[in-house]
Amino acid sequence: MLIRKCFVPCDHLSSAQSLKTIRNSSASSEKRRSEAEMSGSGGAMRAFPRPVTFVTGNAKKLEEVRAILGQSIPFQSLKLDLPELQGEPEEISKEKARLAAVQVNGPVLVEDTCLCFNALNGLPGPYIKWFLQKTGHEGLNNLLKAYEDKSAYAMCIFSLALGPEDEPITFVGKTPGKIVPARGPTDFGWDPIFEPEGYEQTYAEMPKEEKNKISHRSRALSLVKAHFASAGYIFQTDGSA
Ligand SMILES: O=c1nc[nH]c2c1ncn2[C@H]1C[C@H](O)[C@@H](COP(=O)(O)OP(=O)(O)OP(=O)(O)O)O1
Ligand SMILES: [Mg+2]
Repeated sequence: MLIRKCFVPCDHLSSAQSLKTIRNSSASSEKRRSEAEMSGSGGAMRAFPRPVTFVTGNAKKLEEVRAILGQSIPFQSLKLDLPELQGEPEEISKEKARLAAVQVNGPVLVEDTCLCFNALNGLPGPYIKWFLQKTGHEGLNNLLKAYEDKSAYAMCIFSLALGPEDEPITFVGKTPGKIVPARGPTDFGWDPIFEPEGYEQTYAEMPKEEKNKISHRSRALSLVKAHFASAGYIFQTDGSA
């Protein structure tokens, strides 16, 4: 399978450019499930009997996604611990979406989050979960002791699979920063050791609304929103989503 190695720095792209990238990757989706397809001026429109399901096992992610999306995209959530896969970040996120779409048998949105140290060529990257669990904040700082360069970036890759047979479409958001000794509340992952560029606070020390304005997650979600706005999907909801 072809791995696109170049991640789109979405915050530097105009929405027209980003949408082109997104459309290009969705163009490879040939197989379609049997939902209604209607021809509209912008191409084929698809209608779904229910909203997109955001699948995650992480309650804090869900909290942020809810806060960032507001009412812009109707979605429901499902708590599922999907396997922690190995590979390049974008491929991991896509494969997560494929697995989730099979389980849900409908449109799904998933995301995979990486914390990438520049001195380590992007590692721990998608393996940050294990590094955090096994070595903690201090261990992560110690990993960089051998290097002058403490710079890092947080990256979120959302993947949208419209159904189990559809090729997932990915949306990448990155926020540059540096790794620092832990400061602030410890209720969400590596937030206490990541200080975004241009700030003197760590993600953990910032008010939530501030993090959600500049975070890797919100940058990726702006692309997701733009995609939904232009794709014209129709989701039937029962009003509870
Ligand atoms: O904004 C964040 N700020 C701080 N820490 C974060 C953030 N976002 C994810 N994290 C943590 C959770 C997990 O330790 C690892 C990503 O692993 P990742 O597989 O994407 O998350 P997960 O397994 O907890 O949830 P999911 O069920 O969606 O896969 O980084
Ligand atoms: Mg995970």
